[in-house]
Amino acid sequence: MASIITGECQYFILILLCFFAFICFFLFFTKPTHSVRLPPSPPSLPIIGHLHHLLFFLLYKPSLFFFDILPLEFLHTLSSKYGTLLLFRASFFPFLLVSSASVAYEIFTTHDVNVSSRNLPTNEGSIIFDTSGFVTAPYGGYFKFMKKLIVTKLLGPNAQVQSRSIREDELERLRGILLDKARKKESVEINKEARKLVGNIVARMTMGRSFTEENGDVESIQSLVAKANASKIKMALSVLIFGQLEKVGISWFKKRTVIKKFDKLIERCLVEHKEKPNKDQCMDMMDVLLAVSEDPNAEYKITRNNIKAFLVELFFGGIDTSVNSIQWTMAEIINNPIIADRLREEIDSVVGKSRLIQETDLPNLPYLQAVIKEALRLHPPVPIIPREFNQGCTVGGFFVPGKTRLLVNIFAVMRDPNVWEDPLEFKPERFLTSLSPGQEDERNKQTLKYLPFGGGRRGCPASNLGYMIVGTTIGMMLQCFDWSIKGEKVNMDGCFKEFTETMAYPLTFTPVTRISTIDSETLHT
Ligand code: HEM
Repeated sequence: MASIITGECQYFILILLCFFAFICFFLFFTKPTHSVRLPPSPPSLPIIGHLHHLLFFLLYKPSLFFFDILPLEFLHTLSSKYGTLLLFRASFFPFLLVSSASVAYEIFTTHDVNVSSRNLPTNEGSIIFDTSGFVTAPYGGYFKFMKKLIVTKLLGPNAQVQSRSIREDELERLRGILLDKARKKESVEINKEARKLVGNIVARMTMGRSFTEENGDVESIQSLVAKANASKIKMALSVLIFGQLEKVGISWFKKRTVIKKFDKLIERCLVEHKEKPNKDQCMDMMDVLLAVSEDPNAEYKITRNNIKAFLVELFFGGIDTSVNSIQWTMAEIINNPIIADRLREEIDSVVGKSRLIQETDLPNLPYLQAVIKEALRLHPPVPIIPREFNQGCTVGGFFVPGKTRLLVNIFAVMRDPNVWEDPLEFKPERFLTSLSPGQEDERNKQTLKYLPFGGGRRGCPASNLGYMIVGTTIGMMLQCFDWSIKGEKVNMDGCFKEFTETMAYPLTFTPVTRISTIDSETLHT
């Protein structure tokens, strides 16, 4: 008998015994800390924690496709049953789910630094979910250096003025496409056209290239972004599950062709940028990043992988979010003809009909701004913000242990009936009330209950750019077109796809030309 139990078997039995000993220890000998008051928690089971709630939810709603709708519906069910501040556990990982505006306010004011890391799964050596990424970087030297670079140079005031002509070109290109569709009486799926617009803007601002069909290389960026987008959730899961295998030398994730192609393409752009003459003229983000990486006096030495990961993150972070905002805002406007009329009146009186709306008009169009803000309140493209508590602290009167993952449900926060009047109604007027200079506290509170771009140090660094892209696109579509849709109203059902909240039934309409005589000579004068 003894000869049957080989050396390998003995090891296996030993590992099993250790595992069971650990579980027994965990179950019977670790005592909950009674001295601290933990946040409310639904009933849990040993080892799996609260995962059975997820299973029951799926049993009740088997028709819902797991990742398309699950996170918001599931989190909403949890918080309406057990409370807006909730501690739950998925296996050994504790999570704090926040769905109330007052607690979100407390977190982003009192505990901002403490929650300024995300601790997302990462994967060394891949350009997506890479350990050298900015979005995944912990709050530390690299993050602080890059944030400063983004705010001052990459997306700073000068860079925004310099890149304005790119956004104007692309807006004009979209106007041309819509005019052509109007002439042919063809319908437009607005998210597809908006994706080309925003994709081109981001590609030209970052790498000096667009997605135009003449250029084979660039076309491949577009298809790669689309493919990578379509499998973002699978990739995140791959990192969580297969990332562990990579640590013991089994490579799976790196082999995915879409990532390899992305990497190759960005590498080629980097080489071209390095070799191009007149580097100081018309610098795009890649030029700035390369210059910083070669600067011996730079406060932080950024690597080639840092650059690649950051650029990929801008594609992922910038395109879907802006496209979804454009789509939701248009849907709300089409469903509210009185709002559409008021918007047109404002645009006609401020911009007129002889030139196209431009970014510098936006500050003079308060109603347009209010409509976009209201659409972002009801339909934040990133409905859940993931962070982590670095250290234990008190939130809402309860103790939250260090290393607890934080999920701020900004979708729920921006519909919280305790702070928003008629929270489910589309009322842009709520953003038109101006506060007098003495009301700083009130202003801060209002800012922190309105979180479509997240909050605190880790909030979206491109919120201005986002507002400009969405503002001018919506403005152009109102200024130059009417729209006809099939049926009376747009179906406003949403679904969760590729980490963003999008329309379950993509918005399709036929544009009807309102102003076609804008002369290209006087377009932006
Ligand atoms: C309407 C458009 C947009 C919306 C609603 C939006 C929303 C968000 C949100 C909610 C976050 C997470 C913030 C947090 O954790 O508190 C975020 C982060 C980020 N966004 Fe945006 N975003 C938009 C456009 C853009 C654009 C155009 C870019 C760049 C091209 C961009 C780049 C980023 C980056 C790099 C981060 C990570 C910041 C960090 O980890 O510190 N976003 N965005």
